[in-house]
Amino acid sequence: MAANSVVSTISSSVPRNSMTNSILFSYSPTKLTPNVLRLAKGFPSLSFSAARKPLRKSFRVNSVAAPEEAVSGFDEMVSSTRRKYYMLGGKGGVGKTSCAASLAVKFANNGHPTLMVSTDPAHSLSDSFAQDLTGGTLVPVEGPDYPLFALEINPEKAREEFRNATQKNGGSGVKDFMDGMGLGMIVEQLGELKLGELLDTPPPGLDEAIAISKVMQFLESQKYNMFTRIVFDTAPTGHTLRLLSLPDFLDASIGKILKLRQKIASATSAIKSVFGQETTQQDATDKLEKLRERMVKVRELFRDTDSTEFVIVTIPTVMAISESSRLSSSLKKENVPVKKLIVNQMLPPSASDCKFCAMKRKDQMRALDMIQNDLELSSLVMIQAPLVDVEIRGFPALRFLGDIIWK
Ligand SMILES: Nc1ncnc2c1ncn2[C@@H]1O[C@H](COP(=O)(O)OP(=O)(O)OP(=O)(O)O)[C@@H](O)[C@H]1O
Repeated sequence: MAANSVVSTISSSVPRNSMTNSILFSYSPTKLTPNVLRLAKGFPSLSFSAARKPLRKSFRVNSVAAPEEAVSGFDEMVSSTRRKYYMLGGKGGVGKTSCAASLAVKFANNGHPTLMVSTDPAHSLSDSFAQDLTGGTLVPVEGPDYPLFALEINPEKAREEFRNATQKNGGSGVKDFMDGMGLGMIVEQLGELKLGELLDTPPPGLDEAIAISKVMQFLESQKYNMFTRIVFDTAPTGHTLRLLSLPDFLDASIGKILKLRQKIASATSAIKSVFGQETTQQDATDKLEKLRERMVKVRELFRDTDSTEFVIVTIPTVMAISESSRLSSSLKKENVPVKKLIVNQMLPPSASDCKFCAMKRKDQMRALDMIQNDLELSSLVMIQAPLVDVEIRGFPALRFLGDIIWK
C-alpha cells in the first residue's frame, strides 16, 4: 500500500467512535512499510493506538486534536528498558497532574512497570486517579495492563521526619551535646551549624527537596527495582526552580556539618565514650551523609540527559507562556534536559464558533505565535493537547488523554 493511499484512506470517512469522539482506522501491519508508518504517524491529528495486538493494529484519528499537532516521540520514550524519569512542571493549574498521570498510565499500558510520584502538598494525584493514594507508601493504581503504583510524599511530613532524625542525634543536637559538655564554645567558634535554624524557618522549596530525596531513598530499596518508568508530578514553577538550586545549597550545609563533626570528633571522643554517646553520634553522621549523597543524586538525576526528561506543561495564554519561557530558561541554566512543551487545553476545532469561542480561539492562536517566536520555547517539541469536554478523572479518562497527548 502506498503511503499517500494510507493517508487518503484515513482522510476519507470512516466510522466515528462516539464515546471518544475519534475515528478508528484499522489496518494489517504486514501491508505497511516503514515509510508508510512514518508518514501516517506524521499525519496531523493521527495517533498510533496503544493497543499492541500481534495481527491487527489501529490508528486513532482524534477529531478533537488541533491540526498542527506535533508528535511527542512516545515510541522513543517507551523503547528503552533502562529506568527513565519524567518530570512534569509548569504554572499552577495548567494540567501537570493530568498530563503526568496520563503519561504514567500510557507507560504502564505499554509494558513498563511505572511509579507515579507526587511531592505536591496539594496532592491532586488521588483526585486525578479517583483513588485514595495517600499514606506515603506505594499504592497500586487500578486499571492498567502492567503494574502502576502511586506514591504521594507529604513534603512537610518528610521535613519533620528529617528534622527529628537530625535534631535528636545531630544538627543542633550536636550543639546541645557540646553545650552539655561545656564545649559549646567550640561549636560557636567553628560556627555555621545552621541546620536546626534551616529547618525551623525553611526556605521555599526545601520541603520538596527533602521529599524528592526521600523518593530517592525509596528508589534505592529492592522493592522499587521493578519500576522502569518514574513519572514525577512536580510542584509549581517557582518551587520547582528553587528545588533545583537547593540540592547545592543543602549539600553545602550538610557538608559543613559533616566537616564540623570531624573536627569536633577528636576533641570529644574521650568524653563521648565516657557518656556512651559514640554510637548515637555515628548514626547521626551516617544519616546526614546519606542525605547529602541523596541530594547529590537528585541534582545529578535532574541533569542526566540519558535518564531524565523534564516536560513543561503550559496553557495557551500570554501569562502562562511567559512563565514557561522563564522556566525553560532557568532549566537550561541548571542543565536540566527539556525537550517537550505541552500546550494544554487548546480549544478543539469547530465549524460553528460562538462569539466567545471565536475570541478565545484568536487568543490561543496568538499564544501559539508567541511560542513560535519565543527564543526559549520555539526549539522545544510542541504537543498540543485539546481541552476535552469531560473532567480528566479516573483511569479511563487518563488513558483517553494519554492516547491524545503521547504519540
Ligand atoms: N486537557 C484538559 N481538558 C479538560 N480539563 C482538563 C485538561 N487538563 C486538565 N484539566 C482539568 O483542569 C484541572 C486542573 O488540572 P491538574 O490538576 O492536572 O492541574 P495541575 O497543573 O496539576 O494543578 P496544580 O498546580 O494545582 O497541582 C483539573 O480539573 C483537570 O481535570
